[in-house]
Amino acid sequence: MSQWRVFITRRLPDDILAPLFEHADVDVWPERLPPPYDELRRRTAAADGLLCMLTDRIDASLIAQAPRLRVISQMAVGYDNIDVAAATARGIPVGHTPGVLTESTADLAFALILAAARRLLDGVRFIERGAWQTWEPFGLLGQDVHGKTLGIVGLGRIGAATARRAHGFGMRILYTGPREKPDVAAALGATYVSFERLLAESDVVSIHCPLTPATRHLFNADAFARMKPGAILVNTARGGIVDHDALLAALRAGHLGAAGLDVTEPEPLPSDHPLMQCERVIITPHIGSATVQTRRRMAQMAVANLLAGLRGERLPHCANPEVFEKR
Ligand SMILES: NC(=O)C1=CN([C@@H]2O[C@H](COP(=O)(O)OP(=O)(O)OC[C@H]3O[C@@H](n4cnc5c(N)ncnc54)[C@H](O)[C@@H]3O)[C@@H](O)[C@H]2O)C=CC1
Ligand SMILES: O=C(O)C(=O)CO
Repeated sequence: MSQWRVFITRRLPDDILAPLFEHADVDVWPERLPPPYDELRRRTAAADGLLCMLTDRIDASLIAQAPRLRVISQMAVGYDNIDVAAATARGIPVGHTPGVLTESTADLAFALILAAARRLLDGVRFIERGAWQTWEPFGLLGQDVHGKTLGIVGLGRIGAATARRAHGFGMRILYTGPREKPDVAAALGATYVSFERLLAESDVVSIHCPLTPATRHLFNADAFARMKPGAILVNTARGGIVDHDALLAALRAGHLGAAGLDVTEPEPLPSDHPLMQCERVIITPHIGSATVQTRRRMAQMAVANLLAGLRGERLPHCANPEVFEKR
């Protein structure tokens, strides 16, 4: 008889789950779509460990009705879907997967910068509607990326990795955030500026901060009005950081040049949402970390965090390490 019961909210490769099968009764949600909230609650109520995804709402009430729960392990670095304070109050560690997805996500951010600046999607749509008849001297013109100024909002792991790519492309780099990062910034020649100055001087703004109460709708009508005419916004962090109505208005007014979004609110964005049809907007379905290698590493890390929590050990990657201080 296994010592623990765990609930895993999506199917993951068997070889990655193997260490769990040895030690626990493993309940894996079998569908492609996430468990509905009631099902998530019901199954978590019986679990010692929960391995969840960013699509699962892990709120205080769900945590409260799971008396055996001793670890929550999220297969993502961002954990804005989890009420970490409620978990901490119960002494439950919350695991996440920082680092292993940094380079893949920065690749996607830079892909969106290039795609938005050089109008890749507009070009593809142009061909698809049969409009390609000749080479045009002034058709489908985009913007140069080299020599332009990139503003990084949140020079953490992914922000710095995106800045490294920009450095290689000959961009000038500005960054903003709660504190200066002199070591990282020196290597990239990046300058620490206020949010307002970053908006005013950047040709491309790339968002890499977490979604928190302080960053929800950080990009609102006021922020867009402060951006340079023709500037490009790229968001690979969380959809809730951008007010999409204000973004749409800034694009329609011709104030913003283009946008590249890997994250939206809600996800998925309804197919009839005006941003989906908007020229100069490229939207990808939250695939920042979606490479074979990275998703395997994330799943392995989530399993390692889960097992540590079940054993009562310190999680290798923990969002609320203070729970261990209280023990
Ligand atoms: N599109 C995707 O598939 C992925 C999205 N993400 C998102 O990217 C975010 C960042 O991930 P990491 O770089 O690993 O995190 P990190 O913790 O290394 O970096 C976040 C940075 O944002 C800064 N920050 C916090 N509040 C801020 C504010 N109000 N204004 C400006 N900066 C602020 C922090 O000081 C930190 O430097 C995650 O929280 C997640 O939401 C992460 C991985 C993949
Ligand atoms: O890790 C995250 O936070 C993601 O958004 C997906 O990798």
